[in-house]
Amino acid sequence: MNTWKTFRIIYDFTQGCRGIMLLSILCAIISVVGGLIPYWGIYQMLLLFLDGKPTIEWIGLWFGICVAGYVVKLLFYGLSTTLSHCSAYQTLESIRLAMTRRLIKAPLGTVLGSTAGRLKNIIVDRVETIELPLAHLIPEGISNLLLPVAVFAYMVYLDWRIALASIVCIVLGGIVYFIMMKNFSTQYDAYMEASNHVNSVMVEYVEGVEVIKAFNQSSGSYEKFTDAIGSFRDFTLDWFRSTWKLMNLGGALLPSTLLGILPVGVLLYIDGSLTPAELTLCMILSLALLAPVNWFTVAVNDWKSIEYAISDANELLRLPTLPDTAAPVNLASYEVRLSDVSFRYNDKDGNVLNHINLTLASNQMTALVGPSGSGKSTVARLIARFWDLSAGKIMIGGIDIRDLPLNQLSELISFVTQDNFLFNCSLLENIRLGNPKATDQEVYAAARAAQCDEFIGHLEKGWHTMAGEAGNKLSGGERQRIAIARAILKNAPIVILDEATAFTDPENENQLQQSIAALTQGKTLLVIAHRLSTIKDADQIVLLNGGSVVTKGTQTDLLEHSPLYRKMWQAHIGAKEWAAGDGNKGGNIHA
Ligand SMILES: Nc1ncnc2c1ncn2[C@@H]1O[C@H](COP(=O)(O)OP(=O)(O)OP(=O)(O)O)[C@@H](O)[C@H]1O
Repeated sequence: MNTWKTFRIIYDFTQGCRGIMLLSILCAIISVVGGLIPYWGIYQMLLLFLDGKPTIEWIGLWFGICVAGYVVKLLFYGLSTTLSHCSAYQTLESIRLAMTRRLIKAPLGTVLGSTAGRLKNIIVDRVETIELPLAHLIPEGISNLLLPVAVFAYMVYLDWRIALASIVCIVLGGIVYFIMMKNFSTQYDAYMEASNHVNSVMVEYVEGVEVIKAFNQSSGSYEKFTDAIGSFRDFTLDWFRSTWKLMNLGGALLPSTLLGILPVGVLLYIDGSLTPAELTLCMILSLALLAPVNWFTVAVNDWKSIEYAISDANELLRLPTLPDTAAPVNLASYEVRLSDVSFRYNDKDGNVLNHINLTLASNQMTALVGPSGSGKSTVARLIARFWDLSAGKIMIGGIDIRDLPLNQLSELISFVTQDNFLFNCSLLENIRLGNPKATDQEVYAAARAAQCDEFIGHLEKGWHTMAGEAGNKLSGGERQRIAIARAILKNAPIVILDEATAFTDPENENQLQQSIAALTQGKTLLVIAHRLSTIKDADQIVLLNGGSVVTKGTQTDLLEHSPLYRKMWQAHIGAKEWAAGDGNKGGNIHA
């Protein structure tokens, strides 16, 4: 991303607080003018001494003017940075809110496709780096640019030759830095890549620490971690070594303004072009150039990291969104119909669903079964419109789900999966998420129906236990029952259970089945389960394979007509008996 585009995007972000920013810039300019006054005052005092008329009154007056100028500089600098920080944080807030709004409107699949670490990095850390240009680079940059320009203009007014002499070393230092930075963009890209690699290895190491310990891989993984850090160190050192000579030369030349001013100034003084007071003033002013010039050398580096931040933020803010519609629709029924549905996640991998035709009748249970990767979860996600279809349509009560407002669709469907995320609030509030308007009594009733009350009662702080605190104490089955309680409270007419009982152990199975029965009564129910015994009584079982419907019917129909289903059922029964330690490996096909 080039500098102009970055500026343009930052400018767009500042909408809403441009007035404050302008005021901040104005204060920065007044601060620069105030900062020049002491130099002017010192010059006047010098004149008084050189003219031999340094009275206490005049010295006092000019000293007072110097102090006043300095106070104006400090005061307006403070005001400028206060205002720029206010506008910067206001802008960051609006960027972050825009990002979260965008995430909600983007296809859920796109959001789930990004790692939480990356999203957090962009929304929290990267956006924070935009604070630097907004709160510092713009107001300070303006004052740091104006001060040298004003000083240079004044020196030109005194004598153009002394003005040029004052910037000789700055120009030479600038040329050296320019040569040093000719590959800066490429090297900075490589630096960011190396830094991202270290980050991802670090995150992987921390997130996978349980597996690493369990499989005694600590030395191997640690090696990968130390290798990444080692190569990052080598990269940064190589980069430093390739630049340090020029960096030091530039760093030595840049602040040596006196090297230019002294010889030229003395010559101009000798030929009578400059008075001693003017020469002294030029030397003092040339020292005033140093801080801004140094500031610019640091700002170049900062600007590069800002370009990255803006580019990432911009990418997130431009995520494609699902087309939405505003007007809620009256539905005749909650029957879900998939009509000739095909879908691909991406062009590279091709279709994962092909021409699916399927009806989930109101008040009935439909089960989706099939080998791993056959497309079961994809069908479920498409009904909830996590993605839009590649072809065909999905209707609820005869209405295409793309014609339903996203809010209405979300109210129509309860989606329970095996990944039951608990927010870091109390268990009571976690269940209430299903219906934020529910009273405590309604939450307790849903939790009782989902068989949660018993285990919650055993926790020290009961309902008010924070999910984070309870996290390690809750089993997979208990977390699932909390998710089911949430869905019971939501009371949506369509319920999708995607491997919602996957974590159940035999002791919990009965309780979980009871909670599911409470959730699904009278609903349009779609169940995906590998454990076929849990769906054997479904009104309709749909067998998927390779993204296509192989057959549909009841368990009896499928056992009779489908060799694939028979094989899956036998494997399931065999596994159950094996788990139960039953010696009869043959099993009863109608168990
Ligand atoms: N986010 C994704 N991006 C790209 N491909 C995906 C994505 N999610 C799933 N797939 C692919 O789509 C196909 C169907 O996956 P899906 O999860 O729907 O199968 P499934 O039948 O539910 O599998 P399982 O029983 O193992 O959960 C698989 O080949 C899978 O690799």
